[in-house]
Amino acid sequence: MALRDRLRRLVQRPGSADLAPFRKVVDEAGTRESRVRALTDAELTAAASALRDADDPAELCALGREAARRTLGERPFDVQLVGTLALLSGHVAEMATGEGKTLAGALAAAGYALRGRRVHVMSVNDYLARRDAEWMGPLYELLGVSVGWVGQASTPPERREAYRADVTYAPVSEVGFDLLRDRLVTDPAARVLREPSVALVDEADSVLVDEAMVPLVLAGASEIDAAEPRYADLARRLRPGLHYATDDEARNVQLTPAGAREVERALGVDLYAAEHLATLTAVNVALHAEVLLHRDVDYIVRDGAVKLISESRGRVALLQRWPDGLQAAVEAKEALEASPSGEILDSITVQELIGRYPVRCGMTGTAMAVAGQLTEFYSLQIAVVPPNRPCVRDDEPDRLYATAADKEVAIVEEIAAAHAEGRPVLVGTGDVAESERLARRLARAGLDRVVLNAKNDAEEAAIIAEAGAPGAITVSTQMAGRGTDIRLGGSPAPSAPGTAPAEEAGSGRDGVAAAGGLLVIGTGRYHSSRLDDQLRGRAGRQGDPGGSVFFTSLQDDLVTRYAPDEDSKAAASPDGRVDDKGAHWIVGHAQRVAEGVDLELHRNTWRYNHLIGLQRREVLAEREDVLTGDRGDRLMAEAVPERHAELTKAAGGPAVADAARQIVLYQLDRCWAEHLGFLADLREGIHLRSLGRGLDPLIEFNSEAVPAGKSLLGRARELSVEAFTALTASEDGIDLDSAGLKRPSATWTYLVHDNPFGSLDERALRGLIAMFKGRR
Ligand SMILES: Nc1ncnc2c1ncn2[C@@H]1O[C@H](COP(=O)(O)OP(=O)(O)OP(=O)(O)O)[C@@H](O)[C@H]1O
Repeated sequence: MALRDRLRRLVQRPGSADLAPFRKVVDEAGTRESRVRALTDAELTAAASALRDADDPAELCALGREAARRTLGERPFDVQLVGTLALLSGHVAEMATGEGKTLAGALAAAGYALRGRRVHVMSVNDYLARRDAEWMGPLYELLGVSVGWVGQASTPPERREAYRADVTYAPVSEVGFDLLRDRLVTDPAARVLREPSVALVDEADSVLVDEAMVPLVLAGASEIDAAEPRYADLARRLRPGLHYATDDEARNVQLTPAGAREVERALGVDLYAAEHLATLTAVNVALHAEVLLHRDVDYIVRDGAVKLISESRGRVALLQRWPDGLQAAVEAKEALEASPSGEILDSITVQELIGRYPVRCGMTGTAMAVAGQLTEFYSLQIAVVPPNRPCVRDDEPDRLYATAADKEVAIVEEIAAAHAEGRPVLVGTGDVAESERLARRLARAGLDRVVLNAKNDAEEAAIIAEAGAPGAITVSTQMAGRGTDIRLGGSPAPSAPGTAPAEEAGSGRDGVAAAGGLLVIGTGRYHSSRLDDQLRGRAGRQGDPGGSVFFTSLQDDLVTRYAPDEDSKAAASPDGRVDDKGAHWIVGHAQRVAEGVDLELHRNTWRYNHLIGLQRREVLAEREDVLTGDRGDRLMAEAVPERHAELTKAAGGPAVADAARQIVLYQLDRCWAEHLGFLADLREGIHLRSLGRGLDPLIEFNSEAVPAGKSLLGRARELSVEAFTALTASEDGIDLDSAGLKRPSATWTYLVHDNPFGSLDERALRGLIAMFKGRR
């Protein structure tokens, strides 16, 4: 290894990429600027398309910079081009808030497209996908690259069209849902997606790490699947303490040995025998519905139906159902008519979705803190791109209070003081409830404020863009208005399309800058320091003045949950403030434990999903052969040659081949959905069963899931042969109804954000906290 390389390795942070080669290319691009400026638009487009045959990143940078200058009125800074090159090398570019990632990403997407690849720019919501695609549209056009966007409301033809473009902007969840729907088509022409090529992920850390294990689910309404009322009745009869126990946070309920005996007596079964797994699941689900889900807190009953209240959002969640029989159990508890059951047809995690792309890259303001995970789960390196202008934000140390009440008083005082000086304040809260509590306090103090709670992305973007206006007070949960630039003094007047945007907002800016710029206040540390940094990053963009401070208390959820046994004897001053180093250490410690727990949960979920992913791949490979080839027909001809010949004689070869295809596809999809249901039950019950036998739950899970998966294809074939044999044919063709194929009458998609079965995680959580304590 050359000495230079060795030195570089010494100074470079692990997991980070060397920027030197990128800087060289950017310098080279700089020397070409005057030549490129002299090109007409048509010449520029031609020069860009010539890149399709030449690997010339410096030329790409030079042309891209000129195209951005002409179309957007923004000349990309050198550091932005460094970011572009890092993305083109398949890295995650870490660039601070407001450094212009949208533009750096668009140039990279154009670069990939000009190399002949199709790019999906994955954003976190509809609003940002559309905004970025439209904003960058003229830039792409001048470079001769086509662009499209997909949103929740896009129709299948619109989606197909958008994915046909060289570059497609879409929320990551929509791409996942399209993939799931495409997997179930019975006609290849109905697919909307094409082969995955390049994934460029915006907010890479939150998508690839925080949301990596969130399942995207495709469910289908088929039969009405009512929960048996006897389980609901039984659950109602059981007595707390005696028959079941809940944990402190009431997120987990378990039968006690006495409860298990009672259930066994009532039902007359051995609850923990493998063949009664379904009964055990039904009892657990009924108990969960009875004890943990409360009417008017977790759900409401409206028009004879159960409607969920999403805890984090405080509104009735549309089209959302609890998974895995819980919906039916709550309906049984409320003695309501059962709604069509949502059978899970397939699901995919964000991690698996991204893993399908041969080329992955991404950008975010906060990546280094998860460098290890980006390498472990995605083999990604991080390019830490320095800011264009140094950050001068003043990040104050935490202000710690003994009690939550003292903390809240201090927060309101701090906001009032900043406001009195005309300084805008952005307050980041933990959840909607906290935002609303704070808003009430501010109202009592006579302070005008705006509250955002991640309900409407477009509206919130418009509001948060004004968070830098003189004296503005904006209270926001962590997710609200993300991806929106906060300019000091407020947002500039909108400029006509195609012209340069107005410079920094007028008169208000100087006053706000003199008052210290935007002040960001955190009402408590998040469960990861990365989220803290994201909040801080909203102030001090592009070298602006700004400040940030977190208010914490020893009663914060983070502390009571993750460092419950750490006792602080520190004395508080009369206003409740605690300066003791040890007490501050507790808060930091709780956050480190929380980060460790999240990582372990990620790994654990990944381990369970890994096997399912392998099995899915096998089933999908078979499905693809059936869908696009003659595999279905051949299978039937081999299994029941006489029947095959008879049908062919009656209806003709093509009709028989088509019927065979439809039948095998149907049975494969059915068996897969059933297998997923089985795995979900298995996983739910596995902890109890493995605890009883002292086995590792994952090994126990795999030992049952593997053989079940192995028998899946054989079973689908058997069922197909049965259905094929039962077909009736006439001169009019084959009557497929005679094969009993009933595909779901409707499908819908959802994200499982709030897992109502908190049990696994909670149990794991307690174990993990103990483990981390042991390590100290
Ligand atoms: N080269 C440039 N010259 C002038 N302005 C620029 C340049 N690049 C970006 N900007 C402006 O900087 C602002 C921030 O850009 P952008 O929203 O892409 O930042 P970001 O890095 O994505 O921030 P966030 O982390 O909030 O998503 C935008 O208003 C954009 O128009």
